[in-house]
Amino acid sequence: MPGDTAIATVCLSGTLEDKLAAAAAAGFHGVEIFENDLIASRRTPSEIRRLCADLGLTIDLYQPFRDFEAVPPDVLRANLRRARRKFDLMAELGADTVLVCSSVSPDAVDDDDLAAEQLHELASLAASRGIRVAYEALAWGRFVNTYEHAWRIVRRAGHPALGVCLDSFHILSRRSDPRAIRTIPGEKIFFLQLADAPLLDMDVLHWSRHHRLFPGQGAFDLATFTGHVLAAGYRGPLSLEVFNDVFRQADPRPAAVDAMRSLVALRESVGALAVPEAPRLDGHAFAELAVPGTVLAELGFTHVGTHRSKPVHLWQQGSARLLVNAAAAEGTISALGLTSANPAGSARRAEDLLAPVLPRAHGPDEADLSAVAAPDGTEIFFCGNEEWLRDFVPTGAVPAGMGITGIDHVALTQPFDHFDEATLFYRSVLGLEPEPVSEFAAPFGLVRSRAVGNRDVRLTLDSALVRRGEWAPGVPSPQHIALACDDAIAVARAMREAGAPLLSIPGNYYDDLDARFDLPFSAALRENSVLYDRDSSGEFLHFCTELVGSRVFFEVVQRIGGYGGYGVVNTPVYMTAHRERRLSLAR
Ligand SMILES: O=C(O)c1ccc(O)c(O)c1
Ligand SMILES: [Mg+2]
Repeated sequence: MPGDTAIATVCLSGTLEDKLAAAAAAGFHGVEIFENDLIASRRTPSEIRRLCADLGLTIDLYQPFRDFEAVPPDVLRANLRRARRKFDLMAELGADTVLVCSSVSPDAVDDDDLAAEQLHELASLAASRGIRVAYEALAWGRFVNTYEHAWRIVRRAGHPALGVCLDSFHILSRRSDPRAIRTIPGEKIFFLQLADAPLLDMDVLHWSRHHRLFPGQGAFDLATFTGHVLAAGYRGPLSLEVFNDVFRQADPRPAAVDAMRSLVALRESVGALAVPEAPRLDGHAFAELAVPGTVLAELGFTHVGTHRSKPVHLWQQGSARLLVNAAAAEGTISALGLTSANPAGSARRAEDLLAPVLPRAHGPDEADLSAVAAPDGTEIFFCGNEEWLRDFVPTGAVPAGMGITGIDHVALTQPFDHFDEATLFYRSVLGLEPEPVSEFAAPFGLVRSRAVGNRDVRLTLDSALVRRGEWAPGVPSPQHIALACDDAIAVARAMREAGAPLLSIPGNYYDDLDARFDLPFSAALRENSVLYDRDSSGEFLHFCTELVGSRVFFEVVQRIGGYGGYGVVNTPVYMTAHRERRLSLAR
């Protein structure tokens, strides 16, 4: 059915039973049974059929059937024998469509007529069992590796039980133009498989088998692609087929929810699902963390409020508001408040995109703020105007400050197996656009970093590329709050004079900076351990505090002109400085 959702069992981790349970729990209508999962199961095809029925799952596809077409007669006979066995199995399984992927076999020859003739014979055999054959061009197929070529062969075969399977990865990875999909009659598009992916310059087979992503997590334009398929008249399910090293080892239950979220967002983007847009987020209302108030005072913040009923204190400088929550886990950024044009709408959007609003107690006269949990557990509050400030009893202190104007961005470290999930969450639930992923060599391995945001709200998602071993520090990657200012050097001086624990940057960094740029203020940068970067539209000055507690630090940033980055080029320098400082404190 159009709009139905399906997921290939290969996307998820666990046994076939684990996968089916996770798919059903996430609300999928159907599944593609990947042959390896069935072969390893102790359940007979009939039992699997019953299990799927009990779970409310249709079995939309059985796959893959490999290396069939354009082969010598003896190989064809063996392939047809194999097909008969698989069709017997499918009859027991109750699956009516089999995916035949284009051949990579050394037995195959480059002969479309022969391929058409043999696929016609296979389709006749399948039709006698009530089965349809969906022929898919693998991007690395030996002779057939484009959807146009697969369609030419299917059309030449001319059998009602033979159609094409379109797989977005095989088509978009080859930079094929998907517009010609519209020339394929909808009823000949037997199945649609969807996968996103980062743009990688690598062998397409490896790219496919390790780096596919759920729609919205990568760089493919799946909305346009899917629009062409639906415009052609395709009426089958939107099915996810994602081979991804992380998802195949992650808990299948949240992974299946993430997969479903990707289809909700994709269906919305092609007009197949009406979901209210994400209300605009137009600022950082607050960041909640557990750090000593004394440090905030040294950074120029003023304690301006005490929560009426919770152990939470409000500190402010400029428009930067920090909540110090004594009950939160020490040294973490536990919550972010984002100003929404329509907080209730933001909460409804979150629910529509499978991010449930967290249950939250509040006093009778306290603001009823809705919050959702981001994949890393950070609570995201939707704040309207500033009614939430009424929850704090003013201390009467007036914010003086050292030049901080507001929160520029917040850097949230993601467990490496939640990085792509986080990208989709912030994009689909909050409407924050992801920027390209950058990687840098930190002292303890490669770190992947991606910003998500809009003009007023910026977050950076950082993740180590592999789980940390014994060698790396026992703490997860630090998180930080980046504070905006108009004069980083002056603010650094003021904070240092106030006793703030600012991070010291080695002279080698400044020697290199002097070699690369001829800056009139290089001495002041060096003297105040301020880092520097520039891009084609502006400059970026920034500096950091030492770690405050176990894993949080502050960054102060000054953007000049239209600089839009985050100084990622300097991250390894301050991460090394953090490490050295921690070691010196430990001695
Ligand atoms: O990588 C593969 O072998 C493979 C198998 C079946 C598919 O549908 C596919 O897209 C890729
Ligand atoms: Mg496929």
